[in-house]
Amino acid sequence: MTDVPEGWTEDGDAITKRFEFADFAAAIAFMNRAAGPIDEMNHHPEWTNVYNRVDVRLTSHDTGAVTDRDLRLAGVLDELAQQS
Ligand SMILES: C[C@H](O)[C@H](O)[C@H]1CNC2=NC(N)=NC(=O)C2=N1
Repeated sequence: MTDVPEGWTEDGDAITKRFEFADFAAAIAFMNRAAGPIDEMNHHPEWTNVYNRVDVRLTSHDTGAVTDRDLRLAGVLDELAQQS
């Protein structure tokens, strides 16, 4: 396993993190902020939203493991979450 970024948890062939926001609108705003960069990277998360939480799971589907693409996306999501 490539080194897991701070705040993220190793989960088999993925890394995961729970993002918590002030409320539902803030959680959705984060997902919307992230949609563009995610598409530009052509590397997409598996993520679920419940109220003010967004649970994110990153893995590279083409290799079935965590790759640098996941680590890069984790950093991007961490930055975007700070903008809330
Ligand atoms: C065809 C397209 O490039 C691939 O399906 C991309 C899209 N987004 C992706 N996202 C993730 N997480 N893993 C991939 O392997 C992947 N591959």
